[in-house]
Amino acid sequence: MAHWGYMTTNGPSTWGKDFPIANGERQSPIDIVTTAAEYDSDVLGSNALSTNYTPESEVKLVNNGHSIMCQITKKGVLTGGPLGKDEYRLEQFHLHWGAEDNRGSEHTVDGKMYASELHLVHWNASKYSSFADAVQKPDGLAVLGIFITPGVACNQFKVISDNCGKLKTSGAEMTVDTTLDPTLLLPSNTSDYWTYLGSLTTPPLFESVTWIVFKEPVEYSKEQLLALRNLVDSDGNHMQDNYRPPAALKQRKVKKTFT
Ligand SMILES: NS(=O)(=O)c1ccc(C(=O)NCc2ccccc2F)cc1
Ligand SMILES: [Zn+2]
Repeated sequence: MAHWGYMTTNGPSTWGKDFPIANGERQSPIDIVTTAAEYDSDVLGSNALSTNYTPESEVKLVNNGHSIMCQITKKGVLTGGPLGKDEYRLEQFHLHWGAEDNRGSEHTVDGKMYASELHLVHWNASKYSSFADAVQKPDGLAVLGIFITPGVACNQFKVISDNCGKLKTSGAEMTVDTTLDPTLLLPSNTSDYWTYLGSLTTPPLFESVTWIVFKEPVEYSKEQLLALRNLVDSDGNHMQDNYRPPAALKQRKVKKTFT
């Protein structure tokens, strides 16, 4: 099986061959049609979404061939909102981006694409014993989606963007001796978001993700975005345009927490 990727020969339009769930009922990402999203006070209003992350004392970065990923070692908890009382444990975060600023995000808002999208990946530690156990369960994962737009530099992201040059090739890993507080990667407004039931956006595309996509984007500098585009993927090409286009909404409703 040719390894999946984002080129014409192994990209999103070919994934259905090896991963038939690619055409499933709850695939991600989606285009968020803001006028169709439903404000749902009871489910969402009752208990606000809350994050309780422990800052990492060192930063473990991996070029996994299709993104740059930061592995989380400290206890970080996401709960509330659509997650109810279940506590979801932060496992890793990674990004998707374009070759240019006009594209790169996976979710779109009324057809608008952002330059990049940051994903904080969590698994349901209230119900399952590990990420691998949770990853195939319908309520196994929760991913926070943060849109990235070009602007001022994000200081907390510097440890990643400043080290991309040392993670050029696929499989490269490094540990940076500096702290990182995942809370500081979030937008200032974490009350306004869209949420819906979806999937992993890369193979194996498991339909196990409660998506929470914040309305407010975060700014990264041009240099920080360029650093991502200089990474090299598992085929030795520049890691760029590593985003899946929106999938069909099918019989789903997108909820929103703001009017
Ligand atoms: N872009 S995203 O939707 O946020 C996303 C998040 C996590 C994964 C992942 O963990 N894949 C590897 C993997 C490991 C173990 C078991 C199954 C897996 F898919 C893939 C996509
Ligand atoms: Zn992702």
